[in-house]
Amino acid sequence: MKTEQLIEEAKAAREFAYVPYSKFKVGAALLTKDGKIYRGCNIENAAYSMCNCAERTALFKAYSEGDTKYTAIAVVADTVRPVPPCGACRQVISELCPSDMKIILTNLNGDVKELTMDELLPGAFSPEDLYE
Ligand SMILES: O=c1ccn([C@H]2C[C@H](O)[C@@H](CO)O2)c(=O)[nH]1
Ligand SMILES: [Zn+2]
Repeated sequence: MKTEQLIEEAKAAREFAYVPYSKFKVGAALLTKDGKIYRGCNIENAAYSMCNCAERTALFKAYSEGDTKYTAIAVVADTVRPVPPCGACRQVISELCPSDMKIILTNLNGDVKELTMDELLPGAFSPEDLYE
């Protein structure tokens, strides 16, 4: 699976965003080890704190279907720089994805920034921190 293909999937997902409040559409596409793609968009709510980001939508869709091994995620929004995932998504991605997983951030201008999970949230709070 090419980076460009995964980005196209994320752009397609973005079209389904439900964003009556922010008007800020985001799309994500998560690639599993088996080559399957789970798309996600952001879904907002009149109770603003209930808004769910595109990245977490894609991840929760995949995980809840029993697909738990991933190799890449692409995220796209209409931003000046490649869209930076929020802190909540960084934390969730760091728990459910391998630390060397490829994170592809992009925007509608075609700017692309590739990094690993480890670079996206260095020193993340992790399950190992819960126990002595
Ligand atoms: O990486 C990001 C950043 C923001 N959002 C969403 C949350 C909210 O619906 C809107 C504005 O923050 O964009 C995402 O889905 N992903
Ligand atoms: Zn987020």
